[in-house]
Amino acid sequence: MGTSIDAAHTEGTESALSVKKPKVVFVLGGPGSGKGTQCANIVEHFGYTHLSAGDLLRAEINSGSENGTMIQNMISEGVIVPPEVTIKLLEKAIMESENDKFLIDGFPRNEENRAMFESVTGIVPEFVLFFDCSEEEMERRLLSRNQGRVDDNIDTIRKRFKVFVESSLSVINYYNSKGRVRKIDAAKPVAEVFEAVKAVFTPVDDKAAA
Ligand SMILES: Nc1ncnc2c1ncn2[C@@H]1O[C@H](COP(=O)(O)OP(=O)(O)O)[C@@H](O)[C@H]1O
Ligand SMILES: Nc1ccn([C@@H]2O[C@H](COP(=O)(O)OP(=O)(O)O)[C@@H](O)[C@H]2O)c(=O)n1
Ligand SMILES: [Mg+2]
Repeated sequence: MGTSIDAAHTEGTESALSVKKPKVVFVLGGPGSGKGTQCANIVEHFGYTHLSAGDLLRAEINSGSENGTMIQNMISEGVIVPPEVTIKLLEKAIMESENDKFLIDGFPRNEENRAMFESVTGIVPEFVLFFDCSEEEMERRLLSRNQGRVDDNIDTIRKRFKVFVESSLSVINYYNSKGRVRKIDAAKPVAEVFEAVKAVFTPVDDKAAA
């Protein structure tokens, strides 16, 4: 019933996504590194659809889903939600879109996220955009984000930084070892960061012609 995807959907090795075969870019970086901000710019210039894992989870809470309370508690503590929950939301969003290229922002956040997404969907990202920023700068940004988020308080921010270092960095290291990471200095002003992002998304042919 409703909008949730049938549980059996992710139990097999095949998902509808292995048929659609969308082009995917993972957008990673610590909390407050500017993932959402830069994704909005990329959408405007390069025609991708932006899927923020955090936004999808927050929408799931607001939809009154049976998982809502569990997700809410986990976000409030800054910990990572079980991968089957997040992957189902991502799959659904991709299948409902007519686009075939997606920015997946804030996912995969740990090895479990990464391995399950790969085995369920068969999708390997084109590349991984990694926004590198100091904790001091990220903390400043999160404390003035003003989006009313339950996790943008100093206690939860510190927990999220710890989770990033202990669980998320290994995903970036994994893709780095495969030559797929495009690292961006995200401590600069928004426009300067986007100049570096543009260089990553502009095809080599276009750069030569410019
Ligand atoms: N390069 C930047 N310099 C200063 N502030 C920024 C920059 N990029 C984003 N911000 C601000 O920092 C906060 C966090 O940005 P956001 O895009 O939500 O990051 P993330 O999705 O990585 O948590 C927002 O208030 C945003 O306006
Ligand atoms: N892949 C993901 C992404 C987010 N989340 C949860 O959602 C929270 C907020 O994620 P987010 O991507 O919106 O946060 P920011 O990095 O944008 O600040 C995380 O701290 C996790 O609790 C998750 O469990 N799994
Ligand atoms: Mg974000």
